[in-house]
Amino acid sequence: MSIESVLHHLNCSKTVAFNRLAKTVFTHIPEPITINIRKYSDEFLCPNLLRGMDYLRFPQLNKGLAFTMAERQTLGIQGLLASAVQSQEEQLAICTYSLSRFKNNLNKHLYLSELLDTNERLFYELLGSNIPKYLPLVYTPTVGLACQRFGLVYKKPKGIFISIHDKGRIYKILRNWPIPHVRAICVTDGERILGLGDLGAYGMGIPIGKLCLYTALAGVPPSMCLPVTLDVGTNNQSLLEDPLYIGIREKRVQGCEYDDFIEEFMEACCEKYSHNVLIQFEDFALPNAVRLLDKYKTRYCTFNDDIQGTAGVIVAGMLTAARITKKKLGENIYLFLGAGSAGVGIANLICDAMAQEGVSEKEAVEKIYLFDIDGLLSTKRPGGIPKHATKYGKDLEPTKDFGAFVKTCKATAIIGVSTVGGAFTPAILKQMAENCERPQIYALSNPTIKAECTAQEAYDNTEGRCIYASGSPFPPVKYNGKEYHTGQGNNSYIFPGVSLGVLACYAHHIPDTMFLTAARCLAKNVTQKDLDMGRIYPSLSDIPILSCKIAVDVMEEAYKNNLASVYPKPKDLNKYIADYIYKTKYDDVRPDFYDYPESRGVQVKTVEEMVKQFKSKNK
Ligand SMILES: O=C([O-])CC(=O)C(=O)O
Ligand SMILES: [Mg+2]
Repeated sequence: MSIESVLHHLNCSKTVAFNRLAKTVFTHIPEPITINIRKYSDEFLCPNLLRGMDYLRFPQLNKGLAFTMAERQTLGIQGLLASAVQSQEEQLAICTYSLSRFKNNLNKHLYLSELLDTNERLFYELLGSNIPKYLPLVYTPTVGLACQRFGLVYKKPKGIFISIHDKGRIYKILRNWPIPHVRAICVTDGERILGLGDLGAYGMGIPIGKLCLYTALAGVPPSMCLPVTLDVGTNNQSLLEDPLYIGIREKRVQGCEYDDFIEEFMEACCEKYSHNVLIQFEDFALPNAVRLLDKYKTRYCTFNDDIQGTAGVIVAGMLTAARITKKKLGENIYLFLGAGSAGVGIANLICDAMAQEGVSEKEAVEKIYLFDIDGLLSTKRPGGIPKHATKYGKDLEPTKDFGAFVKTCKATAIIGVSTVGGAFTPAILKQMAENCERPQIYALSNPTIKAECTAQEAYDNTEGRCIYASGSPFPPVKYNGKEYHTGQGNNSYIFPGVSLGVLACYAHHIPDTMFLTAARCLAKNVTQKDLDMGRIYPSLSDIPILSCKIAVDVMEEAYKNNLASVYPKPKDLNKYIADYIYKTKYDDVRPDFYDYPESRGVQVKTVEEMVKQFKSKNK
């Protein structure tokens, strides 16, 4: 390779580059190592600004003791590391072991968070090595705990805080984020964190966690992702009095001031990161969530995960349940406990799915009943029906008795999005078992303590006949001597794949139908083995593959509806996605010629095996 092409790759001036490279690269190693340097850094920083220590300091570049001797010499980090050279597999074994020594999940979360701050590829390699085990530690339910203690947990910035006092300067603040090519933003204003309510700036754990899942579950390169918390104050009195609170100590701003702030944020994101930047809204409270989605979904590339992502995963569950019950969606009666953004989002997507079965909107709406804190959404109730749910109002006498109504309306599916832990009482579950042969029970509130009923309660009270899904994970259920592994109806099955598809083809909008497409793809991938185990979703460890499939379907839809911006359309979308996704293996950035013996590493599984192997070698 010529110096010209190296410079072209490095995108820098001849003299600056040559002085640096001459010193480091050409004196030690033949030219391909320059490509190696570029590959380490092209997603992150201009390579000619990097100095040796940066390769250890930046988690995006760091490999710890896995840097080989040749790399250490080339990069100028020899001596900054101990002499041993470890393989990534050995590092993984050490991390697995270290993590297992913590008894408490919050401590495990903190360990993982520090690993992410130190060595990004190792962090994602670890997560990918056992998704069902590690997902609950970086995501729900542990992330809820981390948010509640965020004042203690907060160490290093992993995202941007923009406060209401930054109004007029949002673009400038975005410029402070060191990575220039952000493509996906997850934003919260902290007002409805999971089912935990208003956590203000402590809510930052959520966009960080959600974007971790973009990478862990869909392979979106982490450098493309930016978590944002809009700090508009909090109405949570205990936080206002919490000495550790890290946000502004003021009541929430509302009305025009809030709307103008969000508008400026949206414009600033596009100005800074191009008009196709994807903006995921997360954990905004009603009515802001619904209002902002309606306002922005045709103007920006945006979606609300709690409304549309949750709807996608639940409709996928219902499509799968239809395979068990042999009843179409339109042959069920749906009763919701909770008529917030998630409930109405699910109800709307059920209507869309029924429309594809040929059911008219009027008929579809007739099959859906919602309860909120004031009871049934009835046109006759004194306080009226919230605007976002008007179409679901029924001409029935008002009632607050959800339990009795399960019987009255002959519900075949109950959907809990109420944040009231235990709200599906044994009596309600027993009634469901009387209503139909295979009642569907969705206890979706997060984290675990907010679930409307546990998996075990659902089985115990329906003679084991229920089809059950929860938002947070539950341990296996034992019923009649058999063990069932119920599914997690969590939006993590949907949003990473949808986002991957949207990002990969630079879609400029995300219509609701894309979530139906994702739901159908997810449902199609549930196997008979999954159903036999008692779950209506595939295993969590299948999500990375599923996300790629969802992404391909989403891209197909984007091309069909002129929403994509990558032209010409790639010939093979599967290959295009496979090339697009983030690689967690160090080997993937090593040039082919590279074959130093010390870099090969020993393939071992556990620390115990490493010790055994070492001892036997040194006998
Ligand atoms: O984060 C989760 O587990 C699901 C979700 O979006 C929420 O509950 O707000
Ligand atoms: Mg959420």
